[in-house]
Amino acid sequence: MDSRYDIQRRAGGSGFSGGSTNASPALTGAQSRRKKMPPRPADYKLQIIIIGSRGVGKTSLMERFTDDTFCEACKSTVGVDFKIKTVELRGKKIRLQIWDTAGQERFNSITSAYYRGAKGIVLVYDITKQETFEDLPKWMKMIDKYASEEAELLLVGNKLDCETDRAITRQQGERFCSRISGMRFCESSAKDNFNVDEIFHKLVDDILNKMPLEVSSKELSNSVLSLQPEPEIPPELSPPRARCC
Ligand SMILES: Nc1nc2c(ncn2[C@@H]2O[C@H](COP(=O)(O)OP(=O)(O)OP(=O)(O)O)[C@@H](O)[C@H]2O)c(=O)[nH]1
Repeated sequence: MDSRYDIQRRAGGSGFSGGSTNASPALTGAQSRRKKMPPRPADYKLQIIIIGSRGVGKTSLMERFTDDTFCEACKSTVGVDFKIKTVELRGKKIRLQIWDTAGQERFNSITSAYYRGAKGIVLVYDITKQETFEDLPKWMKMIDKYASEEAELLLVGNKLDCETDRAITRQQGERFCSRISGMRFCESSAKDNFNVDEIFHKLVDDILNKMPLEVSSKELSNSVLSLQPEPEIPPELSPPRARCC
């Protein structure tokens, strides 16, 4: 086993509330005029990448989390796509840049460029498709080759709503996960919105648990603290394209 397997996991807490913005209330005595305070800037900026074989539900998980939508007949992702979502944890605003990668192997040379900056990696398989589970070692090789050793890992068995078509037991997923130090495991349904927020919140919590040692002594202020420079967004990805038919 390689260095990836030495990464130590830190237990995380909870307390997340997602996607809120702090719009100010209307000013009293000025009902005809409403003044909005500019939103408080993010304290942290983090990148998360979602990887896994074709059709496992990577885009669906991202879109469920960021927009609370689900598309029954989505087009396959070409290259990479991204969405932004701001969440709050421990009184801090965290701006998440979530990268959704194509599952098709022919895009690996493009998608691999996005691993390096990711603080968290969501590796997804489809609990109804044996081959997507068998592909997991291949994806672990990609992680070992391209991702930071510090990246938090989360294995997700998606499409839990298709229990009757299940091909991979929960125990199989847990067993795979237990062989990789620091990796967490859960099952989800993007369709039924089951465990989706939890995936991202837990991952962010784990990332932050690792980080305070670097930053807590500085007594975090409300100033923007970019722990990770945001990657250049290729022009063809800006603005994010709509994928659903
Ligand atoms: N039943 C069910 N279907 C899902 C779920 N998540 C995604 N799907 C469906 O699975 C298909 C593929 O979903 P995508 O989100 O496009 O999968 P992907 O992993 O992004 O696929 P690629 O872009 O090709 O790599 C779509 O038809 C989705 O509607 C889920 O939780 N349950």
